[in-house]
Amino acid sequence: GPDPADEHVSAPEIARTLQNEKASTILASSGSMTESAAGFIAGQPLSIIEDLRDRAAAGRERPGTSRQTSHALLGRVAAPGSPTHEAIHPFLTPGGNLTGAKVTEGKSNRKFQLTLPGTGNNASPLLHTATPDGINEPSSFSFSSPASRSSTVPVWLEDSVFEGCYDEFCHQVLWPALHYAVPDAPKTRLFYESASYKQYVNANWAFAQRIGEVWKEGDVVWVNDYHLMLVPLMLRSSGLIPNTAPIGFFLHVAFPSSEIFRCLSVREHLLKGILGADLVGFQTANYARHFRQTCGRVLGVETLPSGILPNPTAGRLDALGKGRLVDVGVFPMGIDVARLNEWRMEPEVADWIAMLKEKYQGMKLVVGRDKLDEIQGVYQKIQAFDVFLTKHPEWVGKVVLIQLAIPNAQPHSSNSHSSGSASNSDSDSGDITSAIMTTVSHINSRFSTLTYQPVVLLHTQDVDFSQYLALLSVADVFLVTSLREGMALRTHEFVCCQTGRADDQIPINEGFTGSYSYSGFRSCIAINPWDARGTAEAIDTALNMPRDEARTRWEELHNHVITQTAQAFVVNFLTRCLRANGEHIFHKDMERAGAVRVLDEKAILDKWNSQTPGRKLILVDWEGTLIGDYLPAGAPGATPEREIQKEEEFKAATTILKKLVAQEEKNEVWLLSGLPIKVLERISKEVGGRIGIVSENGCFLKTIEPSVAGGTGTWITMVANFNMTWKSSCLEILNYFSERTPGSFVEEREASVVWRFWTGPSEDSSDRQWARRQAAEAQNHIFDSLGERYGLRIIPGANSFLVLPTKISRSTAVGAILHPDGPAQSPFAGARPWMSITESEVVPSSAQIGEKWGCILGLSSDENLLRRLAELSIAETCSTSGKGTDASWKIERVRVLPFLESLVDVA
Ligand SMILES: O=P(O)(O)OC[C@H]1O[C@H](O[C@H]2O[C@H](CO)[C@@H](O)[C@H](O)[C@H]2O)[C@H](O)[C@@H](O)[C@@H]1O
Repeated sequence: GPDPADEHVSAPEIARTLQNEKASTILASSGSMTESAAGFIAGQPLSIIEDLRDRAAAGRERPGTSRQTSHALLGRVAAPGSPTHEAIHPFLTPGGNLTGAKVTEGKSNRKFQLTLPGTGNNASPLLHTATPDGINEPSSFSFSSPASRSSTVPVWLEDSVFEGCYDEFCHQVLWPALHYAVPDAPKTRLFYESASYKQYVNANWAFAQRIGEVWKEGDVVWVNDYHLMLVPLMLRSSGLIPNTAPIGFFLHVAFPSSEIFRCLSVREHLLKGILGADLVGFQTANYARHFRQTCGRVLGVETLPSGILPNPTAGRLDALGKGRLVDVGVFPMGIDVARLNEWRMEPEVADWIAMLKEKYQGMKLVVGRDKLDEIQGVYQKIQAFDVFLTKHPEWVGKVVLIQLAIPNAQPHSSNSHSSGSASNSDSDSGDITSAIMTTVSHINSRFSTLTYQPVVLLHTQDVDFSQYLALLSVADVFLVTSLREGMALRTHEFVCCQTGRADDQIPINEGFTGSYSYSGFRSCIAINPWDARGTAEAIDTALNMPRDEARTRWEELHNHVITQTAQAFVVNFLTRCLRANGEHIFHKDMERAGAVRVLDEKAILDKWNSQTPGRKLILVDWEGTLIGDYLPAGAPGATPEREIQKEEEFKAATTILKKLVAQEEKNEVWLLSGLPIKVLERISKEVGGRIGIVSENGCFLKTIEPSVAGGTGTWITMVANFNMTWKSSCLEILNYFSERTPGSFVEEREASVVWRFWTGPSEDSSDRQWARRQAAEAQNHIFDSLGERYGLRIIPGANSFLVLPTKISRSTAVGAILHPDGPAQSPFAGARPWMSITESEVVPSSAQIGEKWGCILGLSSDENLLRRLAELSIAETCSTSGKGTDASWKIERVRVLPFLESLVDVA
């Protein structure tokens, strides 16, 4: 989840937003997760139990339920006369025709679901009544609770749409690819050319339209999972809802390396579809990194650790919001522990626990619950169990594997005519099922006795929820052998159900799941599902595990499960989504409304002349504000003309600075710079040492001499206790990229490193685009391999980026300048561990600053610094970045020196 210290929107704020009767969160999903999450947001308990979902899925597939008895659908996909899909975003619809979907009474139809939590009973009148077309919802369809009924809007799809979308495209193309299976290229092409992808587009469009119908001002749209990847962009770009609306997308399943994803023929459409969101969330940091890299490689967009810029050249104000920085975050899904605890206390569960204990008395139970597909590794599990019994005959007769199998979604052969590939899938899933059955029969015939059957394979629909919870409570080992998986919440359910167990025998095995990437889940016994012998040994280790070790491991697992809950997931996701959206809106509003005024120099001067006693503190950026962009001598691109220009700029700036600091009883001037000490020393000499200097963006400070300001005129390090060993690895990475990026070079500084990836002309060109892509790759590489380990941050610029310690910034430096106890003002400066404070505390309050200065003027392009300074009543903040800003004023760079000069004679 996000760092709470970094939040601009708090959970109470979300609650406030959602309590506004006009606002709600629209959860779009094809699963029942939304139904339960909706309950939570609406103030009711959240229940996200995978089993319920699976049972719902299993029921849906069973003949005689909704599939056969649904006889109506709601509305058409697009109203006559509405824009066609191609007109809105042509890339989404190869030959798609949105108005083609027809209402066909009597045909079986299938449902995806939209949920509108927070709307309570005032929810849309579209709910559970006749549609405008006068068609009632299918009589067999029912919501599991009155609360979800009152807040859920079904999206009805024709069978052909549902099958093409869900059974074919989702389950046969997307699901395997997202779980790292290289797409079967001929089949994928078939899908693309056939109706399947078109039906995926149509189903997504049906969702987008439905959201458009129910959306109200203030609503947040949260799109869930891979079935609806196109919905975010459809909403953002179609005018169905305002393009400034908050939209989040969360992927519940895995996201593979770009090497796999780029094999999908519709890869660009899917990625662009997702990038319509303000926030894109993943279960683990690996999946988020894969997504960023895939967007960079497939779409050629800029992908930074802070997010993805879908269209850098469009600017922040692009009509479709394409210039936005799309936030990418990690939000581990969890379970509703309290709700599960209530359920497992039900008397039927206790009855089943007693029954199971009696039946399997004296035996150990290994339990699993997985989909019967190629991804969830049931085949590998059964094989490993065979090896286990063979290698450990001492366990024969004493250990039973109870495997619950979720039937794989089977496409309707009668209706699956769209691509011709359904039969492939039938045989694929039939192959895996029959391979599993054969292996189970083989084990059972080999090891069974009159009273012992080693493997019990049950379909989930044959086990009710109480029985399932009882099984989880009595299991000795819970075995997951997924070849890849988004999270695997059934292991969380197992951990929870083992609470209070008397004999503490609680080991667990896991494979390649999202859960396992969290430190709390490292207490599982790790296995490689492809290594049957290793898994067999892991089962033996688990069964023989000493009680103390099992208890310690369980406690670590349990701590994770009870902290990373479903509730935490929902709050963290929505908080960050609102924040990401807020930032987009802010920048749009600022620029659209011209909200930032150009600095009224005269008004400021008059104010200071007439009202302000005391000295002025002037905080001003050096490069980019007083001078142009700095390029070291001898660097590629540092032409003789540029050198001359640089000298002229230097002279002009230092001349004004000298005048200002000459009036030291009136002015105190601090230069803020990212440059190293050796470069800045020249300015200090030129100005006679009577100027304060911040070097390397806050890593070092030089106080003023002579000491009107109480300074010592010496350099103070702000990074004394920092581990700087990261620099050598960082330089190694950057040298690698430099060799591949013509004209680029690396600047090593004392405590930071700069990569100037582009030193050529500022116009856009293919070479420059290449350099930007290299820069994005390099940043991701550094962020992923060194960022967390060493506490580093990256400041991206147009032609360069800077790597430095996270706790260092111009804001921390200014805190040190302003704070009465800070190193810049204290005689013990430099000896104190100043950096123990957090970034949000760095700029002290007006009261703490006291009366040392009558006013503060900040002229900078550093938005964080300006934002913090703006909180001080005596500060005037002025942005020199030329972009949207939180500062009170903006000023063009050419006006900076004349304005400073005008301050020279202010009384
Ligand atoms: O089969 P589908 O209708 O396509 O749904 C996909 C799966 O969704 C759920 O699992 C995923 O989300 C879980 C919660 O975030 C996560 O723990 C799991 O790893 C993901 O695969 C559902 O539980 C599965 O049954 C569905 O197959």
